[in-house]
Amino acid sequence: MVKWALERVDELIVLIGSAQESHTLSNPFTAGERIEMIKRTLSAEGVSSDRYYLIPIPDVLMNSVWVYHVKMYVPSFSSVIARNPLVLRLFKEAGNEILIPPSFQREKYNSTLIRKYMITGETWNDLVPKEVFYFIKNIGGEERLKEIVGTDKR
Ligand SMILES: Nc1ncnc2c1ncn2[C@@H]1O[C@H](COP(=O)(O)OP(=O)(O)OP(=O)(O)O)[C@@H](O)[C@H]1O
Ligand SMILES: NC(=O)c1ccc[n+]([C@@H]2O[C@H](COP(=O)(O)O)[C@@H](O)[C@H]2O)c1
Repeated sequence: MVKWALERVDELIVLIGSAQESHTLSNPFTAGERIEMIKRTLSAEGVSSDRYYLIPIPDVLMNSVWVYHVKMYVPSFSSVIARNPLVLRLFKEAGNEILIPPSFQREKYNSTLIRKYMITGETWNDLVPKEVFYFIKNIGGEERLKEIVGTDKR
C-alpha cells in the first residue's frame, strides 16, 4: 500500500489510528510498537524514511470532528488515501481530495483473521512481512493476545 501511494505522491503521512488503544483483541499493540513494525518493514523494503511520516492519532468520541482532530496532528496534505468507508466519508465531507487504492488480496491479508490465528496457533507467518513476524514473536505478542482473550494455559 505504501509503495502504491509513493508512486503517486512525493511524501506520505501514514496515520496510526486508534493510537490510545493497546492490549485489546482488536488493537493488541501499542502505537509505538505499530510504528516499529511499519518502520522495520519499510526499511527492509528499501523505502527511504525521508518519504514518509508515521503519526499516531488517538480516536475521538465525535466522528464529525475527527478530520479536524487529525489535521491538528499532521503537516498539511493535498489528498487522502484510504479504503475505510467512514474515513473516506469524513474526509470527503470536509472537502478533501480522495484517492482509493486497490485491494491487495484483502481476503487473505486480513488483520482480524491473523489475530485469530495468533490465538488458535494456526500458521500466520506468511500473512505478515517477516520483520513484523519477528517483532511480534520477540515482544511475546501471541502470548499477549492469548492472555487478553483468556485462552492462555498458564
Ligand atoms: N490487502 C490490502 N489491500 C488494500 N488495503 C488494505 C489491505 N490490507 C489493509 N488495507 C487497508 O489498510 C488499513 C489497515 O488495515 P488492517 O487490516 O491492518 O486493519 P483494520 O482495517 O483495522 O482491520 P481489522 O479490523 O481486521 O483489524 C485499512 O484501511 C485497510 O483498508
Ligand atoms: N472518531 C474517530 O476517532 C475516528 C473516526 C474515523 C476513523 N477513526 C480511526 O481511523 C482508523 C481507520 O482504520 P483503518 O483505515 O485501518 O480501517 C481507525 O483507527 C479508526 O478508529 C477514528
